[in-house]
Amino acid sequence: RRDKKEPQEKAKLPPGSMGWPFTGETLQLYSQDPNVFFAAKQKRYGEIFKTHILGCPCVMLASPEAARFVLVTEAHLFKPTYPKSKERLIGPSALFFHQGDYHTRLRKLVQGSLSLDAIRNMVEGIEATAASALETWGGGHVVNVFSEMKKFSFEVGILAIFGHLDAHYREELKRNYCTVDKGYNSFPTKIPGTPYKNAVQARKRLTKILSDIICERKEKKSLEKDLLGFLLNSKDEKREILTDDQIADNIIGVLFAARDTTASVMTWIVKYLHDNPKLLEAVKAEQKAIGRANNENNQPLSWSQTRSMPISYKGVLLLEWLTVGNHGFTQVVLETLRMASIISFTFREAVADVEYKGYLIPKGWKVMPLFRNIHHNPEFFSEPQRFDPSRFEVAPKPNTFMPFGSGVHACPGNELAKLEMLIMIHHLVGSGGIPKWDSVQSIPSAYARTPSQILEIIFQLESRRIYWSYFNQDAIPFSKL
Ligand code: HEM
Repeated sequence: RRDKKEPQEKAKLPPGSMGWPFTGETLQLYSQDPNVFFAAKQKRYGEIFKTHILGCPCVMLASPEAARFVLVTEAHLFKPTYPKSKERLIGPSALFFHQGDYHTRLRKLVQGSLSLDAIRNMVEGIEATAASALETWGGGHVVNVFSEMKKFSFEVGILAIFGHLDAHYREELKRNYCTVDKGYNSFPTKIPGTPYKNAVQARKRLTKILSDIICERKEKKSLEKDLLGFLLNSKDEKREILTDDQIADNIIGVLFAARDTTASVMTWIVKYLHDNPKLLEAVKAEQKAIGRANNENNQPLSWSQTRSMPISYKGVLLLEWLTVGNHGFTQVVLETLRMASIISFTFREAVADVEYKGYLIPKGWKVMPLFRNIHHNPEFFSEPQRFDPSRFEVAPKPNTFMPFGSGVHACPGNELAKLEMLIMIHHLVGSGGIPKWDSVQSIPSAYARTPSQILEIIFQLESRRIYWSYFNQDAIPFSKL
């Protein structure tokens, strides 16, 4: 017999609409601008509401307290959840699918390899990567900023994972990773020749390439401080090492988490700088001064130029990063992270019936903290649709700014992401004189669109991808929706 105090009997489901049978509100979400969908819901129902999307009943949470409840204070009641088809492509042992001891163990290793001490040695490598990427942008031809930034962030990911890696391995990894990426959001099927099946096959090839790399590294017996080194040297309390599959899954997982996210933010930075010419001039002046000083002394960008004077705002991971010469630019990055909110929300699944503020979140339901709604709430960020970097002259209220998530699954790559964005944009705005800003912006007139519109279009599609990539869409053909 049920205890009368059990949440099922006390609490009621949150307000909201479950939409039509089976499709729920999926069609509404994807026929509307997702921003409008969420904002309208929040206006109508408040900070917590239910809906039904892509075959899953969901509770959406749009307040900082609720996000904290799910991601931090009661994180043990909410497990990560991804569609099986996607887990298969990344690799089921990747840390972000896990909870508990295995997650903690892997997280320590990933965090160790991406710590400030580790990434400070990467400045030179990232700078060389940025310089050679930007050299290919010159010559007045059109570049798709997002796809170029993806190439750059992939290379930086490789650097963090393997340190130096032979060119033939790099090319093979890139080629097969791109095939996996193409199939990631396609309908999962075993039919040969389909993007999903191609992706599964490319993923198998990736395992083989990685196992060759691992084998070579083991033979060398070198103690590298990159992610592969951390993974290879790890022993648990029973002195067991990680299997090659566990290592491979986590390498692909980190590449996956690192590439499109960082590239998206850099693309948005380019767009916002383009749309705000005065700001661009200020950032240019700031970065050129750093560049000039270095050129005079024949010095590369130094670690202390990329950071120093850390000021910490309680509870906000990111804001520890404010640099003497980079004030203006730092605020541009923060404001870009807020405006673009490229990870608009995340997913968890309730592992038990949970009660929040008198509402029931039933076991098995998806739970979605809505970062974007929080970042666009005028209560926390006045005139939220305005791009205004100076708002970050003061710290945001606690828990209102979570571009890198929060709690046990918060982004361990945030410092590396910030470092590579800084280095890339430092060079892009012209310090080393490598790219001409104009050549970055030129577009074919046939499109009859401004560069920023193109970026918006490219990005609108891509940001949907991020939405989609978190949904349990196994049951529904993506192309039909
Ligand atoms: C600007 C770029 C980036 C943004 C906005 C970003 C954002 C995020 C967010 C919001 C999460 C938490 C997701 C959740 O709670 O469900 C996350 C997790 C993660 N990120 Fe990032 N990320 C970025 C770059 C990177 C980079 C460069 C790396 C690695 C080199 C990385 C590695 C990871 C990993 C491994 C996780 C999973 C952590 C775990 O489950 O414990 N990210 N990221």
